[in-house]
Amino acid sequence: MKINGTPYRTIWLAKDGKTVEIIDQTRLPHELVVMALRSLDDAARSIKDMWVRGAPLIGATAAYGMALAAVGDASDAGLERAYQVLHATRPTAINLKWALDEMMAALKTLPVGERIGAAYQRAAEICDEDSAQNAALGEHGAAIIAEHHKAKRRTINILTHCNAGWLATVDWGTALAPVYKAFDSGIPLHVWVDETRPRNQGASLTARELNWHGVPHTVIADNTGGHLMQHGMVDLCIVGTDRTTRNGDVCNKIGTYLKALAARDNDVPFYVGLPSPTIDWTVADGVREIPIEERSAREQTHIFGRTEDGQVCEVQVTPDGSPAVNYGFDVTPARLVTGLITERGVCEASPEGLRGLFPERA
Ligand SMILES: CSC[C@H]1O[C@H](OP(=O)(O)O)[C@H](O)[C@@H]1O
Repeated sequence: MKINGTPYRTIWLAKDGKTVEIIDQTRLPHELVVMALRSLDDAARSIKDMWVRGAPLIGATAAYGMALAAVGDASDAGLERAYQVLHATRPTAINLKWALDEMMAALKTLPVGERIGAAYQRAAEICDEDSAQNAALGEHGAAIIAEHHKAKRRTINILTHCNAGWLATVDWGTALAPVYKAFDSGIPLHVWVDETRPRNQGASLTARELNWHGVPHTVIADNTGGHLMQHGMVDLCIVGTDRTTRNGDVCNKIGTYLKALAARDNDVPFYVGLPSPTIDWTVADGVREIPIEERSAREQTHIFGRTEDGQVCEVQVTPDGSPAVNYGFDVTPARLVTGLITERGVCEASPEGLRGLFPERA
C-alpha cells in the first residue's frame, strides 16, 4: 500500500540482500520508523514485542527469522533451535507455526550449504503469496460491499475491529482488503474503527492506514458498536482472524465475539477476512482448543500517546495497586459468522463451507 504516494510493504529485504527491514508498528501512528532485523533474536523480539503483529505478518517475519538464523547456523540443530525460539514468541496466530513448518519443509532435505539461499527464497515466496492471497480475498469481499451499495444506493458503513489491514499482513490486509478494493473501485464507503483496547491497534494502526489511503473513517470506543448497530448505522462488519478452525470458529482480537453477538442481535452481516494459512485444520472447537495469549497487565494499566508539544510518552490510566488482566483474543463461534472471505471465494463458516473451497483438505 502507499504511504504519502510511496508504495510500502510491511516487511522487505534490504539492499544487502540479507538484512530484513520492517515498519516498527509500536511507533505508529505518530512516527514512521523502519527497523533492521539482523539476527534470529532480532526477528523473535520483533514478534514478541509487537514491532510487527497480525497473523500473516507474524508468519512472514518468522520465515525471514529462519533465514537470518540459517546465516548463523544452518545445521539441523541450528534450524530446530530457530524454530523453537520463533514458535515461542506468541501462541495464538496459527500463521506462525504454518510459516515455520513451510520453512522447515523447504530446508531440511537440502545440503547445509544450500540452505541460506533457499531460506531467503522461501521467505520471499511466503511474502508474495500473502500479498496475492489478500488481493484476491479483497476482490471477493469487495463484491459483497458492492452488493450492499447496489441495494442501498448510499454510502456503505462497515465496522472493523483491531487492525486487519495491510499493517497486519505483508500487503493489502485481510478485513481491510475488501475495503481498499471497493474504495479504489469508486464505491462510497465509511469505516467505523474500533479503537481496540488495550493496545489500540484500531486507533493507532487501522486509522493510520485508512488515513494514508484517504478512506473515510471514524474512530470509536470499543463499546460503541452495539449502539451503532441498533440505530442502523452499520451495514456490515468485517474483521480479521488469527486462527480459524475447520468448523469455522474464528479466533480474533479480544472483543470480536461481543461485536458478533451485537451483529447477530441486529441482523448485521458479520464477515471474516480469512487467507488460507490462517485456517487451523487440526482444530475443530475454537473455544476449547485455541490457546489465548495473555499479555502483560501493563498494556492494560498504561497507554501511549502524544503530548501537545509532540512528545510521545506512556501514562498510567489505573490507580496504583489495581490489578489488571490482559487476554489478547477471544473466539467467535461459527454460528455467529455470516461468511468467511478467502482468496478462493466466500463460504459459510462450516466444515462443508471450508471443504467446498479447499477440497484438497476434505
Ligand atoms: C490479519 S491478522 C490481524 C489480527 O491480528 C491482530 O492481533 P495482534 O495485533 O495482537 O497481532 C488482531 O487479532 C487482528 O484481527
